[in-house]
Amino acid sequence: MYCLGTSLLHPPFREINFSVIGQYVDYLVKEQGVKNIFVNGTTGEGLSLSISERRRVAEEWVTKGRNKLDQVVIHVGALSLKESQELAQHAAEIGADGIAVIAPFFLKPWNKDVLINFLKEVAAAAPALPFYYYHIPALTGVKIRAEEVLDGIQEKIPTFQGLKFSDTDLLDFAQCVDQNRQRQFAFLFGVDEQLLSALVMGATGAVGSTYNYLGKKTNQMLEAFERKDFSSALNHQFCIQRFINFVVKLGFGVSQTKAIMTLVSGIPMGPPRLPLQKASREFTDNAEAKLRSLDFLSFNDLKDGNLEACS
Ligand SMILES: CC(=O)N[C@@H]([C@@H](O)[C@H](O)[C@H](O)CO)[C@@H](O)CC(=O)C(=O)O
Repeated sequence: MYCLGTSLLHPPFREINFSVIGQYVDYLVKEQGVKNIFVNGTTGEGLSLSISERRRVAEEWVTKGRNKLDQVVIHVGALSLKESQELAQHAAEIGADGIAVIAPFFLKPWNKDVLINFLKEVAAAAPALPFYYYHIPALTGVKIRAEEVLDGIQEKIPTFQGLKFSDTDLLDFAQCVDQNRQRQFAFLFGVDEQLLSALVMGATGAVGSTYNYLGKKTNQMLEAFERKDFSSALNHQFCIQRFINFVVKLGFGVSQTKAIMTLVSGIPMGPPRLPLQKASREFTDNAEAKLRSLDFLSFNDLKDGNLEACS
């Protein structure tokens, strides 16, 4: 059984609009089949929030997701170890299902042992919570291979539960899986356009931004893969890639994800925080046309005779 999680956006962002989180939970569960949530990560601009905002966002997701969601994992990484520990402790207090931590990215750990020492101190602040290492080297600039980080990690961090791997180095990812086959780790892949390849390498789940609005489509791919219908799985992945490839060429990131999610779900996600800039109208119009042509927005008038449709 593969589990699909999504990285969350924050609704209206100059001041966070907590009031739409309940609606957001229902949308993900009912419309996208997504029941695992990763809060305050990259897509959620977790590092652009104040500590008190991060606490409040985590509380809202845990509360509104109760009896609806399977897992709410809170990203608690921060440059300050103390703040990270405070957030880890808070996640435990509010009843989150796990915590994740990125590598500190200003004064950086220069080798694996230093990085593990940092992660260990955070994990120790929430000794009963499953701990995930969030590997995202393109954004942190910490290039220590995940394979190295995982080597012997359980001895240092007894709560270690798994890896959230947001990188395109499939050799590194596959080595993480291969070298830890005896352990029951979760291997969550975070490059949505390459998920099928990662499933072949042993990914046990996925966390990504596009599952906010392509969760249903991705679940179809996961189901096809599980029943060993690789041809259908590949068609689904190609289809998802057609969209991601299109938006990547236009310039795609957190701001654009917010615009697309607003469009698809009807839930206002608001603008991002500085230094990010709001997606342009031109981007949104083009993305909408592409979503329609692929039948990701179910508009009946487009279904007939649409050669590009993916459903
Ligand atoms: C760099 C980045 O934002 N990567 C996204 C992907 O979902 C990405 O948007 C997608 O693969 C499209 O390239 C996720 O890995 C990030 C993520 O899971 C998070 O929000 O924490």
